[in-house]
Amino acid sequence: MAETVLLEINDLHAWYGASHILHGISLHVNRGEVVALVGRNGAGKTTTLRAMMGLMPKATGRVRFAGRELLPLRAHQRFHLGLAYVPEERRIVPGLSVRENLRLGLVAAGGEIEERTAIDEIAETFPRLKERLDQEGVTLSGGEQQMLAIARADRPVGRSKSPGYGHLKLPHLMIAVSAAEQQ
Ligand SMILES: Nc1ncnc2c1ncn2[C@@H]1O[C@H](COP(=O)(O)OP(=O)(O)OP(=O)(O)O)[C@@H](O)[C@H]1O
Repeated sequence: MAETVLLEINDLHAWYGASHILHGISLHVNRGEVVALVGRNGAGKTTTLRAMMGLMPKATGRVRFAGRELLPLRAHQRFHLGLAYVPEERRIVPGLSVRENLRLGLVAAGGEIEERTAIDEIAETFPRLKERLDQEGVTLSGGEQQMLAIARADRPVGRSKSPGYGHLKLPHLMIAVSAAEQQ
């Protein structure tokens, strides 16, 4: 039977300097599953995701993604395995159109994908962006900006020579941070 667990975290600890933030997180995500991490402000949700992406100064434990151990890998190596991260603040670049913001994501993916095909296919997935490709990204509504941040983070994995953006080499896991105002 094919392996169904895509992501498996066991006993994850993480620190900012001397501050011990994560104390033994364990969870798993199956292929095709959508999982939300919910918790009080400061509980460590973003820190968990940052530790998975290789963005914490110190993390220990086990994080396996599609059978590979992630913690020894650098952030860019994790990215090329098929992890994508959309931070809470979205980071839409001011002064650039929606199309130009998407282009930045394609450059990060390795530059071997035909740009027009890629942007057309992104636009098919997000029709609201398709109508706004030449609008400045930061003038989109909050929800539209979130779509742009997700679309920009999504990309083909690895160094595929296939011309189409649709030729995703799985595994692929998208991590998005979304804020809810809490007290
Ligand atoms: N760079 C940092 N240096 C020191 N402590 C930090 C740093 N970043 C975050 N922390 C602390 O780590 C803890 C966890 O923060 P984290 O951002 O993971 O929480 P969160 O669950 O995502 O919270 P929220 O729901 O408020 O976004 C918090 O107490 C926060 O103050």
